[in-house]
Amino acid sequence: MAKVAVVFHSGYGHTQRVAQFVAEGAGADLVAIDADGNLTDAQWATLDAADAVIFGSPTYMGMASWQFKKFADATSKKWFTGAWKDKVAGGFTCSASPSGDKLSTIQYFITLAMQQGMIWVGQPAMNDGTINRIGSNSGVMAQVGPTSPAEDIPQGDLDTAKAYGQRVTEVTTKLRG
Ligand SMILES: Cc1cc2nc3c(=O)[nH]c(=O)nc-3n(C[C@H](O)[C@H](O)[C@H](O)COP(=O)(O)O)c2cc1C
Repeated sequence: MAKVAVVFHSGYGHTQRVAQFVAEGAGADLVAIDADGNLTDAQWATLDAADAVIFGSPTYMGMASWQFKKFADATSKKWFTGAWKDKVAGGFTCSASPSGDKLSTIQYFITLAMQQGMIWVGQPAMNDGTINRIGSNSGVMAQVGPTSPAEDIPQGDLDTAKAYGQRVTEVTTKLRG
């Protein structure tokens, strides 16, 4: 069975809810970056042991949160040794506006994955108005208004997240042979 981890930051719980659905679909461990942008040694060990790592962050000012970026900078230690080379990678983000520049966040995840020599999995589900309603094929995008609680994230966005997690695990299992 492929080992998958979802590493994410969430300031106010919205991205955390999306992360929970990605993890459920993937059968993944959830690894939460704390409010200072840090992981414990045990959390790093979970990522090191994973065959696939899925990145998640809210979009803040058109980019991943600074806490996620601090985590990303800390992965430079993995880059030095090639420790994450050939792991499968994926990503998701949540923001308040319909666009909100979420693509910048996903594209940053892709760049991070490429720097680490990882293998990116896109989001192939068609936009049917509910599933993949935002129409992102680069990764999962969820959206809910700025004053809405995480419980108001549309079910279609959460179903998209769950299906994406499942796909990452399926692709990882195929690659592992
Ligand atoms: C500092 C800050 C910057 C934000 N920038 C954006 C943005 O660029 N685009 C957008 O659509 N929403 C933006 N938002 C709204 C958040 O992306 C949105 O509320 C998201 O669901 C928060 O996720 P979280 O609860 O996991 O932190 C911003 C919110 C904060 C606090």
